[in-house]
Amino acid sequence: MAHISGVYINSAFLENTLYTIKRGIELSGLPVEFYEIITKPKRIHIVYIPVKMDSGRIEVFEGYRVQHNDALGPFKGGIRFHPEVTLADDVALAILMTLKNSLAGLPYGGAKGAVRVDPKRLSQRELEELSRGYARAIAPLIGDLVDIPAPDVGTNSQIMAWMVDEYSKIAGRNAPAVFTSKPPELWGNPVREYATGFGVAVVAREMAKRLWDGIEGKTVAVQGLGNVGRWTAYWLAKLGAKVVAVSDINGVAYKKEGLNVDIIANNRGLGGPALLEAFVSKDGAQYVKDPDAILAVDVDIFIPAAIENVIRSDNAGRVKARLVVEGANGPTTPEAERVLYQRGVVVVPDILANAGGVIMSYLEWVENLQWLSWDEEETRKRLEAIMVNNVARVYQRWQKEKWTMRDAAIVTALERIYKAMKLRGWI
Ligand SMILES: NC(=O)c1ccc[n+]([C@@H]2O[C@H](COP(=O)([O-])OP(=O)(O)OC[C@H]3O[C@@H](n4cnc5c(N)ncnc54)[C@H](O)[C@@H]3O)[C@@H](O)[C@H]2O)c1
Repeated sequence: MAHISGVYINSAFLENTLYTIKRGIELSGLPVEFYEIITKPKRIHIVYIPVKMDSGRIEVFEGYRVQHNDALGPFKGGIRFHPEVTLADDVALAILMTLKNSLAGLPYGGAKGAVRVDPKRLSQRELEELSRGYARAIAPLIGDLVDIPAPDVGTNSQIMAWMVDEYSKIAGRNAPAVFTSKPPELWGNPVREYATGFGVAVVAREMAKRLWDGIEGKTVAVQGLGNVGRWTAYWLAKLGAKVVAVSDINGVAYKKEGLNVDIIANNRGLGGPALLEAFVSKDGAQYVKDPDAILAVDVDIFIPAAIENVIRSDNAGRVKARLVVEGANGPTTPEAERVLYQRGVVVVPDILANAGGVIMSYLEWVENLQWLSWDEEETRKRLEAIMVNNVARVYQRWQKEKWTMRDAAIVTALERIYKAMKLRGWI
């Protein structure tokens, strides 16, 4: 049982997150008291948001903002709109943001917000009212140097536009740097659309340089054709890899000679299944109906970029790739990771591999604070430089120990937070 805020919360997700921290502290040799501090959020806020529904009736939604740790800088983390999200989940997500921001070398602590709602059930007007209501409820708690939210599951750049507008009205001034991942027309940056996938591709290239002779001609399979999967496939091909297979919930598109990824850039409006179909009809790819077949394609690099828990102990033996780069959050179970480790398969953990989104958020914030905007190429170069540096740091740490790369990443993240807290005199 996780003990948070005087309440015992039964949450497997929070338990797993606390276990990750405990293991990281044990491996790193940091003092055990650090565990007590780093597993407790600095503040937990619960808010209630009344919304007048289209039917005329008032519905009250419950929301949270968990501000976990700000030793390294202002709190930073997304806002999730999901019907089943709990306070315990939000605490776990906030803790993971603290680790992710630390590992990425950003001047940020970690936070996460959530509203218990199924956004698909709301009309556009109801969604706007809820988003503005949530922004009003948390307005006294956030700020461009205090806590900077962004989108997460169930929220997007339009919702950020409503929230930044609502906050600006309250502040009596335009306040662009309080939310990130805004539309390019409203102080956002065009790189955001593909930042996470681009980052995953850069990480794969950096690992290929270290493990082999480079990414050129290496074969790749990508699971998932959503925001992360499609742009990972696109950029990997642009960086010189041969993307031979992509998949979505419906099946796999396979082409031995390598898929034409320009189909991705030329069909931005298409959903995953339609994009898969386009590879078959326009690029002559072979269609395989079983979506799980992607796992066993004979490639050098496998990128799970769809959902969590796809590589498990029952199927880890089928993975033929020698390098797995986690585009999705939590795609490999701990048991599967042990199987892969014993077989010599290198797994680059999510916390390192998919940090491109939050790093792009940081760049947008830096632009907004100075009222300037970098062009697309300049922004991409800055994002790439940070990702390259992060891989180098974790790789170096990993080489020194007989750990998994995930262990090396967690320890690196924890050490940076610990040092900041120690210097501040918090511990
Ligand atoms: N979007 C980001 O910037 C970002 C940043 C960091 C991490 N992530 C993580 O990356 C993952 C994907 O996020 P996204 O934004 O691309 O989501 P998304 O909803 O845009 O796409 C997910 C895709 O996965 C597909 N899918 C679902 N089940 C599948 C299966 N069994 N086999 C193959 N495909 C399947 C879906 O059809 C969809 O196309 C999630 O774990 C998310 O938490 C996303």
